Amino acid sequence: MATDTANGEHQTTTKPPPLPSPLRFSKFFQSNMRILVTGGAGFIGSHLVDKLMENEKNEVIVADNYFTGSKDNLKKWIGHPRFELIRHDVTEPLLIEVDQIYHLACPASPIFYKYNPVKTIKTNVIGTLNMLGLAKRVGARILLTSTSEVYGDPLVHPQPESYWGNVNPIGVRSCYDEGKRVAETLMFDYHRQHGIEIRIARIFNTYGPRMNIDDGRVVSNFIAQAIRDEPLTVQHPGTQTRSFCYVSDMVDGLIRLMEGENTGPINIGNPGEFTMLELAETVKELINPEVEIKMVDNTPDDPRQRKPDITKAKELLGWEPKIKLRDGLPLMEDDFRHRLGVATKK
Ligand SMILES: NC(=O)c1ccc[n+]([C@@H]2O[C@H](COP(=O)([O-])OP(=O)(O)OC[C@H]3O[C@@H](n4cnc5c(N)ncnc54)[C@H](O)[C@@H]3O)[C@@H](O)[C@H]2O)c1
Ligand SMILES: O=c1ccn([C@@H]2O[C@H](COP(=O)(O)OP(=O)(O)O[C@H]3OC[C@@H](O)[C@H](O)[C@H]3O)[C@@H](O)[C@H]2O)c(=O)[nH]1
Repeated sequence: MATDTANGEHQTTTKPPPLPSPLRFSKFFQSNMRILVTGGAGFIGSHLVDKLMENEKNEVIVADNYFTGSKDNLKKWIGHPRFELIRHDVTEPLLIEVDQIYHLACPASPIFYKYNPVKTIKTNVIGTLNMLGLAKRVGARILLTSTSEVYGDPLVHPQPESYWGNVNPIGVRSCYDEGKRVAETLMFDYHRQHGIEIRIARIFNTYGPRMNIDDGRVVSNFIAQAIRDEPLTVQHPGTQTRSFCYVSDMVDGLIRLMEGENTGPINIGNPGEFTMLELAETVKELINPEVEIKMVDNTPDDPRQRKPDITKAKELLGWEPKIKLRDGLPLMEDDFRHRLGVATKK
């Protein structure tokens, strides 16, 4: 509610959230929690769905346009009475009745988000507006999967949530990083203006089984290259760093954030930091010691360093990652060999 005070200052007060569905408070009918996962056919989304489906009190609805995701990732749930899959593009409104929304829909790999940048920014802006509109109408809690890319090419290291970032507004990555920044703004504006219950996770690089093989991200590229005996393509200069979180740790963090009392933004990532050359050496050692490492050109605006400060996640969510990179990488190998049709070397 906006009010003008005697000294002319404009103040904004937070409204109470819209009432959740009457089903939540029904006396006799023990209703399930109805959870929408947008982008649920993708890499992180499908692992999140697996975890949510373990709880028999959850009904899970996935809305996905299959741009980078696949029905294959959800095949074990298709036909299950507590599961529903909708082909839907979040840039269009969605009218359904739900209690929680995990809003993941957005291409995440740089080659995919740069492929159609106008569509990427529409997905981030119009898609998030549509999901906030849905949350407002039905009184649902909504969690946005934002990204470490909101810090741009960070000048503060490691990155705490209080850092505002160093982002190029007109670069080739802007459709994604500026798009996610606007999505965060929309989340907070709906929270302040309409009382919507929001949660924002700033996800750092995540890896694991089911990553799209042709996704172009560094971990999936290196694992696929090592299995195919192709050179590992380290993009110049190779000293740039990233921090890699295994997907089960990520899903655990997202659920804790949704169930907890803090809006965020909260960094969710693994603080172990590696240069891309170190990552290539590790994949070589663990998957294929004979493979070559080859330096190739990089793309514009590649962040030079990235590592999450996870103090807030530890204190507010009681969360920290459990799986180290050296333990997580081999967990992807079987899935990649199976999908690539390449058996383990004898
Ligand atoms: N994986 C990471 O390292 C990482 C890091 C930071 C943030 N994130 C965020 O997490 C979320 C999931 O990432 P991911 O790695 O699983 O990526 P992904 O590409 O595997 O999954 C994204 C899913 O969204 C769907 N999608 C894309 N545009 C859509 C649209 N307009 N309407 C409906 N569905 C649409 C895709 O088909 C896909 O199933 C994204 O929001 C991403 O920005 C991921
Ligand atoms: O084959 C490759 C691919 C990538 N790289 C390098 O590996 C690093 C990581 O690149 P990726 O494409 O995996 O991912 P980025 O860290 O650039 O972006 C990611 O950040 C967080 C998320 O929001 C997204 O999942 C994605 O945008 C970059 O420095 C890139 O230059 C290689 O050295 N070789």
